[in-house]
Amino acid sequence: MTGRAKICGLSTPETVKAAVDGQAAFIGFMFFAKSPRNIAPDVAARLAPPARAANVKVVAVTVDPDDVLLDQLSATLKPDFIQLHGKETPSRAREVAARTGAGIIKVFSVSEPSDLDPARAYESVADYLMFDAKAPAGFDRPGGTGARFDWTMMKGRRFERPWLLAGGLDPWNVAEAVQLSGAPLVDVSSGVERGPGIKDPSLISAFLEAVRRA
Ligand SMILES: O=C(O)c1ccccc1N[C@@H]1O[C@H](COP(=O)(O)O)[C@@H](O)[C@H]1O
Repeated sequence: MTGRAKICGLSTPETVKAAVDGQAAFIGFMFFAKSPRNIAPDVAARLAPPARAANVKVVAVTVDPDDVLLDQLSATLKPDFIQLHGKETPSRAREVAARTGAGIIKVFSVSEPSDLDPARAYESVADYLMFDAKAPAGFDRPGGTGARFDWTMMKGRRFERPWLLAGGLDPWNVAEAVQLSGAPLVDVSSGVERGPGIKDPSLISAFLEAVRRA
């Protein structure tokens, strides 16, 4: 794995190709019915091979997933990582890892510095931590909203796991976000779309180029 970015919510071969060609570290497929990026596990399984061939890690993005979904994902997509974007406890995260054999990316919704504190309790079970902006009022999903938080909140914070910055990133602001936060890795969804759930290959390429230069 060479890249420093995760491109999330992919649903077409063209956008997977843009992410792979641009040396993304991870691609994410969304499994949450309320998301405009939601796809079926078997569709994701058909999209994933070019990423695997290039050693780009495949992430299944979920929100409080039940065991039925986890078993479907294990039987079809076989993700390298499961992203837990809901209210999963550390013990549930441990169960998910044991049940699927996948690594864990645990997400924390941030609007103020104390929102970073719960991450400590997950450092022994998660392979990666992710800090995303808290969803604004009125959204019926916890991520993929395009909202940002104050990136300077992350500066100088130390964690025992590598972490990703998420929330409102795009090709034009990601360099500043990396500089202000000190993020080793970044994650994007709506910032590389031309409409809700419609990824744009040229925006994916521009985002990955901006990350390489940052
Ligand atoms: O993308 C979604 O619709 C989504 C729904 C539910 C949970 C997580 C979701 N996406 C994740 O949120 C980050 C940040 O999104 P954005 O860049 O602000 O649009 C995204 O990368 C996904 O990991």
